[in-house]
Parts: sequence; C-alpha cells; structure tokens
Amino acid sequence: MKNRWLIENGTFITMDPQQPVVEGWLAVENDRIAGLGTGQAPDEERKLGAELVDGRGKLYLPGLINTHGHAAMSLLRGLADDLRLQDWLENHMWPMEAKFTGDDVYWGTSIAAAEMILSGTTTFLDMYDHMDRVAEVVEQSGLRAVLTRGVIGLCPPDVQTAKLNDAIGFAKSWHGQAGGRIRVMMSPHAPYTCPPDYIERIVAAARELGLPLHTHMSETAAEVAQNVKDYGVRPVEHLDRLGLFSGPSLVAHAVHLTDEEIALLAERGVAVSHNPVSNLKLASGVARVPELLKAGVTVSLGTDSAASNNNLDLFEEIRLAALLHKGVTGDPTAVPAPEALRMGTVYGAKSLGLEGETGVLQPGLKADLISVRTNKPHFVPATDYVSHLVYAASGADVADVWVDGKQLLRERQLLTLDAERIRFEAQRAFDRLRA
Ligand SMILES: N[C@@H](CCSC[C@H]1O[C@@H](n2cnc3c(=O)[nH]cnc32)[C@H](O)[C@@H]1O)C(=O)O
Ligand SMILES: [Zn+2]
Repeated sequence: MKNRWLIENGTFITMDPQQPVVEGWLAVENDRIAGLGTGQAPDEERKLGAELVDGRGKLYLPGLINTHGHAAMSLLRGLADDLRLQDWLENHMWPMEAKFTGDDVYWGTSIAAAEMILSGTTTFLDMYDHMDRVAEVVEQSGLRAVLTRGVIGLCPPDVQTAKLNDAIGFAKSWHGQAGGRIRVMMSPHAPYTCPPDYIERIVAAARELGLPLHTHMSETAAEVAQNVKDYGVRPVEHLDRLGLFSGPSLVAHAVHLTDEEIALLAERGVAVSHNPVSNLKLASGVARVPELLKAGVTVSLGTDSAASNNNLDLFEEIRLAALLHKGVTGDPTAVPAPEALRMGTVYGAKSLGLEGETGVLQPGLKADLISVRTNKPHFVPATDYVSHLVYAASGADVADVWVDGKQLLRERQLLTLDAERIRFEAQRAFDRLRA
C-alpha cells in the first residue's frame, strides 16, 4: 500500500526561492513530496485517498540539518564545563570515551536522537566510533544521517591501520543502508590528531570508495600555531597539500581563517559547518561567517556534541548564527534571518551532498519536514514567520516531524523511540562510566 497523506490549510516556509511561503496544501506519496500548492488541494489529490492532516495553526518547514556532532557524547553532557578545547578533550573527554562500549554509544546516540527529533532535526552528521551501533539507532529512529567513523591517529601504526580498516568496513556495510537514509563519509579527526601520512591514507581510501571527507579544522588559535610549528603551514594549506580538498569535503569549525584561506576554501568548494555555541563555550573564537558566505562558501550549522553545547537544539545555532556576527562585526545586516534559516536547512543539505534530496519543501524531494505550533505568545503577530523562526522560536515549539514521509513525532510524542527507556538506560550508562 502506498503511503499517502495530505496537509491542508498549512503555512509552508519552503526555502524554495521561487515560492518562499505557500498558504495551502502539501501532498506526500511514499517517501517524497508529491505536490505543493496554494489554497485548497485539487480534487485529484483528495481523491487519491490520502490521510488528511489539519495544518491550521502550524508552520511547516524543511527538517533542520545538523552538519557536525558526536551524538553519543550526550552521555558526557555537563561533565566538564568551562574549559579550553585541549584541556577539555585530553583530560576530560578522551579518558571517559576510552571506557565507552558499543552499548554506551548506542544509548548515548539514542538519547541524542530523541532530543534531535524533539527539536526538529531530521538529518544529522555524526563523527564517532562504534559506528555500527550509531547506524542501528538511525535505522530504529527513522532519522536521516551522514555517519563517519572519526579516527584519531595518535597511536602505533598497527592501531592506525585497524582504525582505518574499521572506517572502510563501516562504509562498505552501511553506505546507502536504512532505506537510503544513511550516507557515509571518511574522517581524519583533525590535523593535530592525525600525522600527515595517515591523513593521506584516509584521503586515498575516501577516493577509492567515492566518499566525501569530513574533519575538524582550525578550531582554535593554538591549533593553527601548532600546525605552523609542526608542518610550516596553517591547517588549510596543510590539508590542501594532503589532497583532502581535491574531492567533496566538509570541515567543522573553521574559526581561524585568513583571507587567503577563505579564498582557497571557496575555490576548492569546501563546505564549512559553523558551530557557534560550541565555539563560544570552549572560547575557541568566532568564525568569519559573513566573509565565508560572501566568498561563496557553503556554510551550514552544527551543534557539535552535547558535551560542548550543551543541547542539540539547532534552532539555537540558527538564532546565534544570526545574532553573533552582527555583534562582532558591528553590522546589523550580517547574516540576515532568511540566510540563517538557509544555513540550518538548504545549505545543510548541500554541505552533506544531499542537495536536491532534502532541505527544501518542493515536489520530488524527500518528505523531510517539521511543523511548529504558532498558537503561542511568541509567534504573535502573524507577520514575518521567518523572523519568528529565527529570532523567537526554539526546538520546544516543534510539534511534528517526518522523515522520508514517515512520522517520527506527533504532537511532541516520539513514535519510533521509547523515550523513557532511553532516558533510563542513558543514565545507567553514565553511572557505570563514572564509577
Ligand atoms: N575515539 C576515536 C575518535 C572518535 S572521533 C570523535 C572525537 O571528537 C572529539 N571531539 C568532540 N568535540 C570536539 C571538538 O570540538 N573538537 C575536536 N574534537 C572534538 C570527541 O571527544 C571524540 O574523541 C579514536 O580514538 O580514533
Ligand atoms: Zn566536533
């Protein structure tokens, strides 16, 4: 039987420049948007026997896209706050993560998945290990994901090889799985945790598998200085020389960039995942987002993990992306609201190689959408809903979520995940790790 449903009397923020706001209807057939139009749905649509959804009092928009994170680290939320990146990583995160079992990753990722669905994210990128357990959560939750086994190369050669083989094996087993909802990338964790020859091997493997590359880059000033000391060049030139940018790639953070580096990223078509909350919390700095956008770089948004955020609400990243760059540049026109919303949707899709699949409400694209309830004081007056979504809304306003035409959240009830069980198991996993 075909999966058919039809939203009537809705307000659709499409992110499609041809028709940005549609007051009307949206039809879904199986996993895709089959039609979208103003006013009443045509009789042919209604005759198809679709399940009807009353869209009154709700705004519909493409599901949000989180382009950088480490879901399982939700288990470490609030464990080590108010520290600098290197101290936080080396003395707090890595010792705890060394104890993570596959089950810990499963429950940590499950709690993250529940949080993401409840705050309107439909696609997320996850860089971690025990990735088969992350993929399991993606299968069960119904989310769309780009998964990547991040590798840290500060280890003996045989361990490096084992990690790379794990990443290759994961890619071979999971790329295109979960009904096509899982895509895979290859990830050297960062230029400061992977020796150059190891990065080259990871790049070669990515090329052979035809997969994009992802990495952390130029997150802190200290990282850039260390890179210059160790390799004689800044991280962008370093990674460029190692071939990382000679195919599709997405870098997280990119906080400390020169004009020349911005030009090079634009020229190579490197996408950037901007993580404003994480960068503020770890005092890493503020990325030069207005300049990146002006240069034509695709800039999307990521939460990073709940251990440096400390939530996974992408509405916060959208709002902060719109506010932060005004504050630091003294220019109130920097990153206007519609651009911030594009960063959280359509540019997210582009960053992940999912352009033309998701990130926009348009017939033919995947039915990945969310609704936001507007019968609340902070959505009055009913004027510019893009402004309200960016400057006034939060993830708690999300009512419904669909991915691939399948409903994951209905009136804030999770349909695919057992929230109570997950909370219990995630807490138990944390208690055991801390013991
Ligand atoms: N455990 C794997 C690497 C996992 S990749 C994910 C890693 O990214 C780390 N991480 C999380 N947030 C950040 C960040 O903001 N910058 C750099 N690394 C981070 C996280 O602690 C985790 O170790 C190995 O040994 O090869
Ligand atoms: Zn990260």
